[in-house]
Amino acid sequence: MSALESEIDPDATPEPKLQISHLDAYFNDRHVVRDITLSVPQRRVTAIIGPSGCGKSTFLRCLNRMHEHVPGARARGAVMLDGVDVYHPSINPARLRRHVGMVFQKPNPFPTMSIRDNVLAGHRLNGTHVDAPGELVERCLRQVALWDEVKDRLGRPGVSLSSGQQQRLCMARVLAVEPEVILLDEPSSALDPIATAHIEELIEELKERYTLVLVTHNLQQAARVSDYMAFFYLGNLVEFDRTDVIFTNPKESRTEDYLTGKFG
Ligand SMILES: Nc1ncnc2c1ncn2[C@@H]1O[C@H](COP(=O)(O)OP(=O)(O)OP(=O)(O)O)[C@@H](O)[C@H]1O
Repeated sequence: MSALESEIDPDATPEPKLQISHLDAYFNDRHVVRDITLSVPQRRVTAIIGPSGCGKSTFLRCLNRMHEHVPGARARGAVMLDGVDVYHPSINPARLRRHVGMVFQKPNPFPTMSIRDNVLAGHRLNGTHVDAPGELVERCLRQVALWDEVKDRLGRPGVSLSSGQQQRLCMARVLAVEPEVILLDEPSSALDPIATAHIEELIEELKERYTLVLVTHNLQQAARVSDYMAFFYLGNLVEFDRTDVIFTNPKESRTEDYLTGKFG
């Protein structure tokens, strides 16, 4: 959808940023993601919901090729990022992850690194030169609303922060490499309600510039922050639609049963 088209119809679905076709994922013989075809709209939040063990995290980890790092794990199918298949043999997974960053359930700042070095860690690991590291650190920490809280102690260890602050530091680390897509795997499930609210506000702000895919167990959170929702069940995609449509008028009875707490 072009800017002009969105003037005409603000509800029109934006251009897809990621197009996933017939994606299957396995742990050895165990088939845990089954023939998923789904387009992720750009600069929106797409939430992946479903009962425990239905393949949400595995699906997410296929999008930046983290899945294949587990011994015995493999994926089949296509994941197109702006029309380029991330599974093409010439794609370097480490470079892909600069475009498709990830934030995990448990905040994981590098324990031996300072707050400053954690923000710069992606560039250091990739060996990319940063012209003005101080400015980059400040910009990313401001983006995650952490700057004022840490600007006087940038040399302190990242792990000296509270868990909510650590999670925002991890988001700053992802933003520092200027990704286009950010994958969030239950980013606030280890946090208290205030830290969770900060993360949700941040997600709201980030979607102006980034495409976000959020795995969450928390249906209220999905309702608050997501624009689109995919409901997974037993490795299958049952339904994908705008979040308001899924909540008010789901097409599949399994979606409705899940949302109304009949199972899961
Ligand atoms: N490293 C692994 N080795 C083998 N099987 C795994 C591994 N990780 C996950 N699985 C299995 O794959 C299936 C999908 O798991 P996945 O973590 O993707 O589900 P999920 O929907 O994200 O679950 P949850 O909501 O509990 O985090 C589950 O049956 C799980 O037990």
